[in-house]
Amino acid sequence: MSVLVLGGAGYIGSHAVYQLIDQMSDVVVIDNLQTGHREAVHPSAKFYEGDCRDINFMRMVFKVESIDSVIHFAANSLVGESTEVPLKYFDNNVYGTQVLLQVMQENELKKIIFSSTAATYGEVDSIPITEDMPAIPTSPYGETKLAMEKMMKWCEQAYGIRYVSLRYFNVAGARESGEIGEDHCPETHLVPIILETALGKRPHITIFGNDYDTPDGTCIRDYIHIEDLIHAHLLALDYLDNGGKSDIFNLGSNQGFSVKEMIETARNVTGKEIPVKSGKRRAGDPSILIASSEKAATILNWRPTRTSIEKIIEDAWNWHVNHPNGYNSDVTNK
Ligand SMILES: NC(=O)c1ccc[n+]([C@@H]2O[C@H](COP(=O)([O-])OP(=O)(O)OC[C@H]3O[C@@H](n4cnc5c(N)ncnc54)[C@H](O)[C@@H]3O)[C@@H](O)[C@H]2O)c1
Ligand SMILES: O=c1ccn([C@@H]2O[C@H](COP(=O)(O)OP(=O)(O)O[C@H]3O[C@H](CO)[C@H](O)[C@H](O)[C@H]3O)[C@@H](O)[C@H]2O)c(=O)[nH]1
Repeated sequence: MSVLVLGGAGYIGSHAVYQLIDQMSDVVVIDNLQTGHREAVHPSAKFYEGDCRDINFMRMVFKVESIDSVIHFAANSLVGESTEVPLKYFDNNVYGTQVLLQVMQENELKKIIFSSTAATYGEVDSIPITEDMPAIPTSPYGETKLAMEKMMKWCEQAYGIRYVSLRYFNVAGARESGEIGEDHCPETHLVPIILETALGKRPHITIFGNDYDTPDGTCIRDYIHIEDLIHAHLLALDYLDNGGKSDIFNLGSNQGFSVKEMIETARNVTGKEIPVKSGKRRAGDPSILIASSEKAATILNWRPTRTSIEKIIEDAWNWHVNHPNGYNSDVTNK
């Protein structure tokens, strides 16, 4: 029996595929490569290029493969873009999940792990954020993720499909052994942008706002190492295999770092200057997001172990130095 990794050519999905194969699972990847990279897919995984909104394609894969459980990463996930083209987000994220659940129901598949986000919470009144706080998204992106969680809740009631929804905070870093890393186009995430500046690919990094109500005026986020994040998915699969009930868990490291602290740490790790400019606030950015991951610790027995920000930046830097043009320069993988 195989695990289906939907979106397994993307940043987070590709790291899940590597860890699943490390633990000897059979893996089937579906990805339409809209933001993913064929080169990021582990050579031992079975790869189908296609769109999860295409129900005939999905039915074909489910017919050919013996799929036991699904990890669902496929989505559009840029907060800013989602405010400009919300229907693109509802179409790909919500409709894509609807088709997936339809095909799961037709094939009597009962287990799904789902990529959710801290963006489901919106502005919060207190830190750290716990799962029982109100979820009032401030972007269409967050709204689609909340809608997908609700869709799964009703599908559990009607069809018995159990789910674990993992609300990620800020995911960063790269596989420790260096084969894969983060390569988005266009890149919007802080850590790769800092490191592209260190490599000289960008003249400077712009800090989006230095007048927030934080100690140094820049936004504070909770960064979680990709390897720790993926480990939670494996534990969540075990949890469902052992009869665990559907639930929602935050995944973060329970500590916050400001944009300035991230840049300073990257200067130390890389030994590069990393020029900085001050810019305006970016629309939709909350000042502070820090997770409580106590629930994942208690129920899934998940505890992140790579919690130093140096370690996260070191592993990301290792990949960037060896792949200065992302997957495009990766001749060894082609
Ligand atoms: N990166 C983060 O910090 C972060 C934080 C919270 C949640 N998430 C969620 O984690 C998931 C993965 O994020 P990522 O950073 O790896 O993004 P990504 O864009 O690198 O990966 C998404 C993958 O899904 C594929 N895909 C998208 N739509 C598809 C479709 N209709 N059919 C088939 N394949 C499709 C893309 O080609 C890509 O390979 C997303 O659901 C995202 O919302 C990410
Ligand atoms: O060039 C840049 C890029 C980012 N930032 C700042 O760095 C922080 C982190 O920004 P990212 O874009 O890396 O991450 P976000 O916090 O905006 O969002 C990420 O984490 C969220 C959950 O916390 C969502 O899940 C979302 O999908 C995911 O991209 C923010 O304060 C942002 O304003 C800059 O100052 N300059």
